[in-house]
Amino acid sequence: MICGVTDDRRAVLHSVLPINVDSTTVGRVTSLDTLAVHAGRTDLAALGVHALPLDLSTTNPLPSIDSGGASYEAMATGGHPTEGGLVYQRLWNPTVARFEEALALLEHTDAAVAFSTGMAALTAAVLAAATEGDGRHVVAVRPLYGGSDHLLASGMLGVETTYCAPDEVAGAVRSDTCLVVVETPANPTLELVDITAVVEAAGGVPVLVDNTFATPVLQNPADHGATLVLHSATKYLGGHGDAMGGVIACPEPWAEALRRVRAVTGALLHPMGAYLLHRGLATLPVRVRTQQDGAGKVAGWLASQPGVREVRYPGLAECDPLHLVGRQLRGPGAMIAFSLEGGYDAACAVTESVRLFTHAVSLGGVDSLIQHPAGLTHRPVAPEARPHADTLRLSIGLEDPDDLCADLAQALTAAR
Ligand code: MET
Repeated sequence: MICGVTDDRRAVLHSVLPINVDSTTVGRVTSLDTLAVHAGRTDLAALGVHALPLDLSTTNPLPSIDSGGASYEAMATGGHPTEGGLVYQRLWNPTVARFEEALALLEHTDAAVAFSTGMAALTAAVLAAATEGDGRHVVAVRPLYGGSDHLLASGMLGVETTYCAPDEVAGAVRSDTCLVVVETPANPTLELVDITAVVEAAGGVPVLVDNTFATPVLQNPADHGATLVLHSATKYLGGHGDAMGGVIACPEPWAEALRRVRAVTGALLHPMGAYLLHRGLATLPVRVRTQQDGAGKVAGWLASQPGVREVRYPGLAECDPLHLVGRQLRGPGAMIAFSLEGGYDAACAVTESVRLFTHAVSLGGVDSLIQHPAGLTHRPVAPEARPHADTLRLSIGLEDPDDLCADLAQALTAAR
């Protein structure tokens, strides 16, 4: 079983900023806003460059057969390159490694491992848990993103999955359980799960938290005991809808296991994607907070609209019965779900009538999106766990919230 944090996190944090800090002022370098701008960039001045270097090499010169082979072996078994060089992009890429270093700092973990998509990252986590441990059983707390739910239900990865509610985790865990999977806030209906309680209920089984909706700006699951922190980096981390990727922040022993899976299965994040995602981190705190401000206004406005049956947004008291906003989640975020009295027909009319919102799946970008979870993102989920057909999901972007409300107002009118 993989366990524990080997590196001293404080030492890692010390190395991130080009300013002198002593052990008593380490808090200064954990400032999220500063880290978001500087993490993974500390050697740029020494390199004589200002922007992130983008290394597109698919192969690399080898100093000798022996040293190249030794480095290959080190990387294929989950380690770092040695003096034999980087060998081949599937094993290591410096642009990807920079992004991983930055994300680990933002998520308060030793390391991070990046993949071509969020689904590739989840696949690697399940494979690592199943092959490094001694069990083939996963406990998954619903709701999850539809693709995650589908993957775990498919049996494709050789694991059996038990789905449950957050308060059923202790009863669902078995002696052969290798992983507990949770998403909070949950896609698409924004349920909040108490991470500390799930970790306790898991009784030593590693817990993976999908932090895509919250981002490290609003939530650091590792601080609440999660072992693996998953992101679909395609969403808020990149923030502009033009780069696809996934990443898992975790302790170094898990990073080794994940790199082993990645080296063998080949789902490396492309360096161009890593460059764009890393560039996106610099503006992540500003984007998330501004989008969150807009979402708060849109959610409050929506709740009073005729034809709207229910609004789900963590900032509304009824959506946060455990009072996790402020305790676990530093803010309610910028995702909203709402249901319509007119059901599926009204949902169709709204999605076809919006002008400023784009009717599209995905989320977390600078522009606002609307989509129908039951028909799209959660289509592969078993019918009993699928979101209701009267529900729509909004990803609030950086537009003026008054303009977004005006767009929704005309779409809601068209739907009546
Ligand atoms: N994870 C994305 C979303 O929730 C993916 C889309 S479904 C193909 O919108």
